[in-house]
Order: sequence, then structure tokens, then C-alpha cells
Amino acid sequence: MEQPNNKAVIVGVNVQDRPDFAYSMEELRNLADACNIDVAGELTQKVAKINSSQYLGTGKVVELSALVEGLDASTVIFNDELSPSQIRNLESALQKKVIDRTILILDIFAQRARTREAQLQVEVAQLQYMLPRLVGLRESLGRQGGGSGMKNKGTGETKLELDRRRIEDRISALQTELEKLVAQRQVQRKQRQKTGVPVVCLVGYTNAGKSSLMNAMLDQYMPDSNKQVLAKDMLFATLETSVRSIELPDNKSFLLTDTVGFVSQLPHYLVKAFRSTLEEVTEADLLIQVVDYSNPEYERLIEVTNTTLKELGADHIPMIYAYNKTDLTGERYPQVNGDKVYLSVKQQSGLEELITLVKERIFQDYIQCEVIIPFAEGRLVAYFNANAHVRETSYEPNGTRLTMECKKADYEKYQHLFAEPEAIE
Ligand SMILES: Nc1nc2c(ncn2[C@@H]2O[C@H](COP(=O)(O)OP(=O)(O)OP(=O)(O)O)[C@@H](O)[C@H]2O)c(=O)[nH]1
Ligand SMILES: [Mg+2]
Repeated sequence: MEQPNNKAVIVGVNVQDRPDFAYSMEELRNLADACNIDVAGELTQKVAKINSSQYLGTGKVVELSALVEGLDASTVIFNDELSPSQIRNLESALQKKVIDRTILILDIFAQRARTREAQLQVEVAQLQYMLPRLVGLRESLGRQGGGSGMKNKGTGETKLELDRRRIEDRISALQTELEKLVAQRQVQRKQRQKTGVPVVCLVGYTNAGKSSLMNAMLDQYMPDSNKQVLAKDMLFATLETSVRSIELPDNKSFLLTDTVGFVSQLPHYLVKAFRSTLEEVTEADLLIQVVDYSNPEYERLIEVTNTTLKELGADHIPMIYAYNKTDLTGERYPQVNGDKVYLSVKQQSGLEELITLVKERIFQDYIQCEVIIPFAEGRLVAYFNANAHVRETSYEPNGTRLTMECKKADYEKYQHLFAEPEAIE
């Protein structure tokens, strides 16, 4: 049986005048859009407390039913995560497919997952969502003839036929496979850490411009690298972590990591499932929180990001802010204010200011010095030319004089080889 249509009505309850309610409904619409669902109508209700049996008050359910019929919608989408019994009750009252915010997010993640690791993580999260809802989902499936909103390969009807026990087995098999991938990633990360190169992580709300910023940095500092990442005007364009090396003109380098974006009410099992991918964040030396400054709700989105970072155990890592998309606001840019840089990646403006701030934070263990390297230790001159910022080179009777900025650790390591300046008679 074919799905009748992809028209839906979105429904939300505004509990105690939530200040971000209007935005959360707009976001729900965007999430639906990202799943190719056509939002034909909207229904909201102000309440003091969510109705535990059917989410909406009884009168509102009747009103909703009429609206859904009138618009000929096949699906009703709720702005919060519904409990198994709420789904059951709403489906029997409405006789339509009932889905919630969580399943939309899971669906988008499933569509976008490219790497095996991301696919495994999404599937684990989907199964964990399904487990307590099996009965309701099965009823829904019987009525709709397939497609609960789970669209990725491998899920779908066959999976829904599995009983609880088999789903649990499947989850643990996926987790075992995932652990192997995570172990590999950890080895890679340990190797990177050994090199002592600082790690800077881009974090922030979805669609803020993290990947665009990463690409702009690559353009500017690594023009031949050909390692651009996907940046696109859609929710959750990035699901996998990418790490790129950025070498600055003064020979300082760092690793830049692009990560999955956050969204409000990110299902906790999704956060948990993606924890391994996001471990990079918890071990970074510095976080750059990219903010869509053109979004009127940007302060709330910063809050959501900070709460998610806390949930991941990354709230202790130093952070600076890139207030991006300033070109869409009336504000002046580029502009630096404490730990905030107002910039526009699109207009390629403010990148240098941001890099200056990054450098101040991650290269604190550098010193300015002047040393004389005996001619016999010529390899050291080559080393510093490659790994330090040499400002001036001159030749003395007893060796090469370098005026430079180098790592304090390097200075201390090679100090015993440096020559004393000759006394001028
Ligand atoms: N006007 C304007 N648009 C921008 C700017 N920077 C990025 N964008 C646009 O914002 C959209 C999202 O950019 P991405 O870089 O994919 O955002 P992201 O933070 O990586 O998003 P996720 O991967 O979904 O978390 C794209 O359409 C970009 O072209 C900017 O400075 N100004
Ligand atoms: Mg991205």
C-alpha cells in the first residue's frame, strides 16, 4: 500500500509560556522539511502541564482531528518526544500516523550518515527509541503499510518485525562493532596527541557555519590541500567528525576539527550514541563556538550548545566565540570583543582576527628568543626554520644567529647546544 501523501500537521504545546516556543515550532517545521514532509498546518495549545495520556487536552484532540481531516494530512508531528502510551492514544484518536520531534531528528541523521561509524550510531539510537514503543509502532505500521518515518537502509519493516529480544541483541551487536571503530579512532587520537600539536574544535548549533568556517581556513592557509568538507544550507549537513591540519605562515600549526551540529532537545540517546564521535570535543585544547549571529534566537542557541557540551563533559575546555553571518545583521565586522569575534565567513571577513585569538589561546608556550647555533649543528637551523617563526637570520663567527619565536620546550631541549655570543672587544 502506498503512503497516501506526505502532508502533515505540526502540533506543539506551549508549557507555561516557554519563551522559545515560537522558535521551536519553526524549527520543527524545518526538521519536517528536511525529511521531505510537507507541513500543511499547525496547531498549538497553551497549557500549564503536558497531558500525560494524549499530550493535548481532550478538546484539542478533537479540534486537531478535524484540522487533519480538513487538510487531508496523513501524518501528525508533535513538538516533543511522546511516550509510548501517548503515541498509542493519539493514533487511535486520530487514525493517522503519529510521529514526534525525536523521530524526525533520528530520520535526518539516518539519511545523512555516510561513514560506518555514523550509521551504526544512528541505528543504535533508532533502536533504543523503538524498543519501548514497539507495540504502537507496529499498529501504526499495520495501518500505514510501512514506513514509520524510519527511512535508512536496514531499518524499516524487517526490523520492526523483530521482537524486543532480537532488537536488544541487535543493539549489542552494533555496539560491539562500534566499539572496535571507536578504539581505532582513539589510537589515531593518541598518536596525534603525542605530536603535541594543539587541537581546536568547531562546535555549535546546526547550520551556524562550522563547516564553512573550516573550509575558509583551509582556503586561506592550505590552498593546495583539496580537503574541503561539505557545507550546505540544511540541518545536520555534517554528521561525522573531520580533522584537518592548519599550518600558519609563521610555522605554527594546529589541528582543526569539524563536528556535528547541535539542536534543541537533541534526544539523549542520540547524544549518547554520538558520544564516541564527540570525544574529540572533550579532548580538545580549545573550542570555537560558531554562532549564527543573524538568528534572532542566537542567545538561546548558545545556551543549548553549552548545555549539550556540558552533557558531553566538555564544559571545562576553554572556548572562544565566532559570531558568524554578521553580514546579515546591521553590526560592524570584523570586530573583536574579548573572547568574541564578529565575522562573516561568507564575506571572508574576520578570519585573521579569529586566528589571532586562537593563537593567543593555544600557543602560550612559545617564547621570543635569540640564539646562536654552532655551524656544526646546522640541522638545528633547518629544524627551527621548519618549526619556529624565524624573524631574522645572521651569521656570527661561531655560528648562525636566529631571532625567532619558538616553543619553549624546543628551546629548553636544545639549549645545551647553543653557542655563547662572542664578547665584543
Ligand atoms: N550569509 C551568510 N551565510 C553563511 C555564512 N557562513 C555560512 N553561511 C551559510 O550557512 C549555511 C550552513 O553552513 P554550514 O557551514 O554547512 O553550517 P554547519 O554549522 O556546518 O552546519 P551543520 O553541519 O548542519 O551542523 C550554508 O548555506 C552557508 O553558506 C556567513 O558568514 N554569512
Ligand atoms: Mg557542518
